[in-house]
Amino acid sequence: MPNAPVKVAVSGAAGQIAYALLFRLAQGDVFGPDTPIDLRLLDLPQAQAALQGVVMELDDCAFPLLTSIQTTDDPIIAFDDIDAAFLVGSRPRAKGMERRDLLAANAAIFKTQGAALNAVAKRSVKVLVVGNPANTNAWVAIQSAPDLPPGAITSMIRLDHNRAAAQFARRAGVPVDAVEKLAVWGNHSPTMFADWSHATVEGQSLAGLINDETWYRDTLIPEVARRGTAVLEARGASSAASAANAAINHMRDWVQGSNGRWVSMGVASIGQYDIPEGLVCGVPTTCRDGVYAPVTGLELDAFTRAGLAASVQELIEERDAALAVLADA
Ligand SMILES: NC(=O)C1=CN([C@@H]2O[C@H](COP(=O)(O)OP(=O)(O)OC[C@H]3O[C@@H](n4cnc5c(N)ncnc54)[C@H](O)[C@@H]3O)[C@@H](O)[C@H]2O)C=CC1
Ligand SMILES: O=C([O-])CC(=O)C(=O)O
Repeated sequence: MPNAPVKVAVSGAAGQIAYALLFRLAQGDVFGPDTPIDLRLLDLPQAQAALQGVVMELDDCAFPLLTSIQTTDDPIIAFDDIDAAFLVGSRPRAKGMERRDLLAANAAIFKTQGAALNAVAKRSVKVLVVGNPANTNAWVAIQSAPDLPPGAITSMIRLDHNRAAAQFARRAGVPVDAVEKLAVWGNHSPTMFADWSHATVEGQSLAGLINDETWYRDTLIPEVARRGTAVLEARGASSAASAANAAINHMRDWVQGSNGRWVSMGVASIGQYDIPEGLVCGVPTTCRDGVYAPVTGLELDAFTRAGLAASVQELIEERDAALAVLADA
């Protein structure tokens, strides 16, 4: 007998990331081939006409798992009794902007949506914030959802993780899946820190295999940190298919487990690694039985500690700026 349907909300459902996300979601890429899906598509009133086109295309795929689709511009309707949410909807970055420039525009959105989740979502809901600045938007949503359990709301740093994994694997000449224990720390911004110091390939040190510290420090780290900008400049639009893929990877691993593999997630800090408690920060985690657990007790070398501290400082500044925006609202 098939599983009961999961109710899944996607905000920004008429946007470009959602256009790459919804079809894979409806195909079973997150919840598996035996779990039907009720989709709740949330977007602004002015996007509802375009959203109807997306609904038509979803219908036209005749996905066996897609049991219903509801469209709305009201988060209370979209989030009612949901099991999972992808919060993608927000203002995307234009050329010349950093992700933090989006903070003021988006803090208000995530305050409203956090409150709506708090009011009507299942208490077991799993929420992934994709819209930038993703870490701080997730922090805002958490503040507005005090009745949800700690850990219900996370942010996406998986795209940076995947970008780093692909570059490391290419440099080492190994399949991407062979790279394990990779960590991406910090903010989803140019300060994020791709850490190879614990990474392995078939039990051997990745750093030892590549054996080029200068490439790691001067090429890999800045290229991963600036990859979103490079894609934006080349495409004239920010990453979409790779962002949707990372969102699917994040939620799939959270729901189905990561089989012992480390996966980087933006999660509310429990105070480890000198990350202030509550700050939503990229850390390595493992996922099992529908629960993520940050990898604890790692020894961080001085270079990694400094990289993480710089990104944490940026997150503190974003959090304080968001606080000020919310206080003025
Ligand atoms: N965390 C990450 O790794 C990544 C994050 N992003 C971010 O994802 C976000 C979405 O990107 P795209 O899909 O390319 O943008 P887009 O502009 O194509 O789509 C955004 C959609 O969100 C909708 N929207 C805006 N405010 C909303 C609200 N209050 N409620 C519901 N829907 C709302 C818009 O009407 C639009 O349909 C941007 O903030 C972008 O910077 C993009 C790539 C990676
Ligand atoms: O750069 C952007 O605005 C989109 C994004 O977050 C990324 O590609 O990492």
